[in-house]
Amino acid sequence: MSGPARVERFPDSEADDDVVLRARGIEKQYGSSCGDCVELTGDDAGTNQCPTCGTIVAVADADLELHRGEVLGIVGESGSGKSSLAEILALELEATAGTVDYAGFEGNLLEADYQQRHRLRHEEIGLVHQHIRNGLTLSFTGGGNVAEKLLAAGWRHYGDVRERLTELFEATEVPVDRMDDPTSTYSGGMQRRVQIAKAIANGPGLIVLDEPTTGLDVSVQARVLDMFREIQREEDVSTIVVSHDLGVIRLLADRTLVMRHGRIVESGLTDRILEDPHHEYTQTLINSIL
Ligand SMILES: Nc1ncnc2c1ncn2[C@@H]1O[C@H](COP(=O)(O)OP(=O)(O)OP(=O)(O)O)[C@@H](O)[C@H]1O
Repeated sequence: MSGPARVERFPDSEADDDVVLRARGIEKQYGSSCGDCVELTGDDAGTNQCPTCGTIVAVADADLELHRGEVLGIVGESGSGKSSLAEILALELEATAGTVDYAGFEGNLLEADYQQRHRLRHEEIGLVHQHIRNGLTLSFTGGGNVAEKLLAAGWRHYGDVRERLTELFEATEVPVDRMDDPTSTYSGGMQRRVQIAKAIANGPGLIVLDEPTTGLDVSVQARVLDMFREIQREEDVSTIVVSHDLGVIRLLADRTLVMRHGRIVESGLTDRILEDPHHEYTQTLINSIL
């Protein structure tokens, strides 16, 4: 198999070169902003909407670190800012403020220019969208959807592309003999697997999974999560997983951030958070599933 050469992801060997991504002060506002919006919103204020000007502060003051091979969970109720934060880190959404250091990238990742973003999104960062329609073109074949990503990263030889597609379909347990069928004819679970195949196609350093079980039956959910966990371990890829479902977080995440009203209100090892939640909101969240 001959794909394009991989970029060296860890050129430095400093003490904390285990950190793949370090984000500081990530902020996303929707609205005209009166200048006081961050101060007037958040956990203490009990809202993410500025009472003065109505601006939504989807995320503010968000700091996080992601280590090599680690799975970081982001959990919280609907509207708490999980997807906004994850999409910013996956370069799908522009932040209002913040810096992201990413191993192997010079400068603030959030200030990457168009070409850099294009390369990063195709080769370095794999996003599995919450809504399948945002991640796949359903009229294309399953193979076509994944091949798009390979072609964008410079794969040209037809035989190599087919070989890589076969590998990816096998890894994600999508029947290889359905590769040339339109993705619209796949089951929900298969579509999610094709999205995962697409996300891992070019051996990314970072995968962002946004609500990976949305729209799937419980039995299918478990199989997709198991499959992902196996791939994640094998590839040792750093992963951010967003879910409102603590069951998903418990299964996948080594460490977890809890979000509420656009702020990270608690963070720590997932086991610690589940067994000994410090924040009142986390306690409520955990009690609700017990
Ligand atoms: N395009 C937009 N315009 C205005 N407000 C938006 C926009 N997108 C998101 N928001 C708001 O930003 C806040 C955070 O939304 P976000 O989707 O990040 O939350 P979430 O925790 O992922 O929610 P869910 O679990 O429902 O997907 C919400 O109040 C949402 O209404």
